[in-house]
Amino acid sequence: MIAAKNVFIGFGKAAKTLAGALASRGESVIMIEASDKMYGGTCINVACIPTKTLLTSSQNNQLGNAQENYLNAIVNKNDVTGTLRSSNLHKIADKATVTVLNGRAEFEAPKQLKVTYKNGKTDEISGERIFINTGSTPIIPDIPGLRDSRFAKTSETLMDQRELPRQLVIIGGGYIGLEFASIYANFGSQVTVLDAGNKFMPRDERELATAVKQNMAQKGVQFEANAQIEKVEDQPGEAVISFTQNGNTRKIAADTVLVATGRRANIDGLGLDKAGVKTNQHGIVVNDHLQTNVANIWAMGDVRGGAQFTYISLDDYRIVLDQLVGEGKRTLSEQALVPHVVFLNTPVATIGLNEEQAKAQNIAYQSGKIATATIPKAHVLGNTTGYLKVLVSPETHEILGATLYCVDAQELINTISLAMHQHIPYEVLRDQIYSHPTMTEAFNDLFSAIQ
Ligand SMILES: Cc1cc2nc3c(=O)[nH]c(=O)nc-3n(C[C@H](O)[C@H](O)[C@H](O)COP(=O)(O)OP(=O)(O)OC[C@H]3O[C@@H](n4cnc5c(N)ncnc54)[C@H](O)[C@@H]3O)c2cc1C
Ligand SMILES: NC(=O)c1ccc[n+]([C@@H]2O[C@H](COP(=O)([O-])OP(=O)(O)OC[C@H]3O[C@@H](n4cnc5c(N)ncnc54)[C@H](O)[C@@H]3O)[C@@H](O)[C@H]2O)c1
Repeated sequence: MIAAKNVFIGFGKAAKTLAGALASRGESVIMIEASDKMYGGTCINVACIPTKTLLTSSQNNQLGNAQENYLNAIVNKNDVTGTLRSSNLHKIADKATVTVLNGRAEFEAPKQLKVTYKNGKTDEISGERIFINTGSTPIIPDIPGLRDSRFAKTSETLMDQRELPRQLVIIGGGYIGLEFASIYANFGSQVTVLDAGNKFMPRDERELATAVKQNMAQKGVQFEANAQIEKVEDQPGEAVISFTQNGNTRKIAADTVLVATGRRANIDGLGLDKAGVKTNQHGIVVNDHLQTNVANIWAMGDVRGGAQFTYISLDDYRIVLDQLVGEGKRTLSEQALVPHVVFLNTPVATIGLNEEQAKAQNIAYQSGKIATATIPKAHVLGNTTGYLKVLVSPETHEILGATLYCVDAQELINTISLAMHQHIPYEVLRDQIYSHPTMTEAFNDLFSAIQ
């Protein structure tokens, strides 16, 4: 039996950060991670970091042989993830009170786990507190022929494919679908996105969705809404995907099919029933402090069925740490207002209300909008696509929301988020002295445009 005060299942964002913080206080920690390719978790190994590395390479390498550019990008991506995996492992494993185990954990009782290693050997682990941070896994819809198709990939396996797809069909036009469409179209694949929904970017205002769709179409990405996939049939060298759309039956061939239809909480095989931990259709049930119904067990990150973002998992760590060593005041409610970013050639970053939502909810607002092309730095960066729009309250002058479709939007949105959280009137951002030439200085003009 190996015992520790704190036992973590899964080396995700919340776990590694909380484990580091508790170990720095001298507490004993056992970190159990199922795969030695996943130290540091999903984000750095097979999700955020590799996709953004590939996006950057795909934007930089547009000359020369497409297959060579792609292969170089995959090799570079593997270098980046390998470096981060190693530094993430050492950051935790090198602490005096930490033991990292490379095996799969399952509960045997509320304070007891079994770890099974690759060679079949097992260890019994006991923990005073147990933290579950096992992430999520792709949902593979029940479409005849899809699961067994040798051309079907998930986001993870596609990024390991060393041949550039010629014809890439992406099932699902959400975050992963659109980001991969951008990346692979840049590298030179012919990309078609099939989505079951009736709208492109359903969560966003139509003005934005139309602009993004047009821009992606110019890069050769075709988007098919209302696509009900009927079956996937393997042929020599390609799969044929049959779908119905508005009453018509259509077929499309692809040498690679990416399934990007959402992710579900990773709870299978955890033995949660043996610990008495409750789950629902989203994942592990937690209270506002991320505690499960069993007092010594917490769940953090994707596995607890909330929004699936690395920064949410990181904030989960803050909530639990505050409960363990702080005042216990931090709760899930602070995660209600967060930025969302879709990393496309021109990124889309939003926070709070958009104009359509303000109108639909009868919320009084004033808005300001400028075209990206009016920003000198956008010209310097060679990307003048898009627009920036903000909504403010006529009463409090606080910012109600922002839609930024411009180069570096993923950075700009954090300043707006800060202003919203700190209840800073928009005039402060309007009149701030910003460094030049930068994208941030566009806030001078954007907030001056409020009317
Ligand atoms: C392609 C893609 C791109 C993404 N891009 C972004 C982005 O740009 N920005 C963003 O904020 N979010 C992004 N996300 C979402 C983000 O990756 C996840 O929300 C985040 O990684 C979830 O982290 P986590 O802390 O829940 O756990 P994870 O990081 O998923 O860690 C879970 C760990 O648990 C391990 N594990 C599972 N079961 C067991 C077990 N029984 N025993 C031991 N170990 C186990 C797994 O191997 C894994 O290492 C992206 C996701 C994908 C798929
Ligand atoms: N930039 C980021 O922050 C980022 C990037 C990638 C992923 N993520 C996270 O990962 C999660 C998973 O991403 P995702 O893109 O898989 O999920 P998603 O929920 O964003 O999108 C899934 C899409 O698949 C469609 N769909 C579902 N079933 C279908 C079917 N049978 N046929 C056709 N279309 C179907 C849905 O209509 C939806 O548009 C995201 O929700 C997000 O939280 C975040």
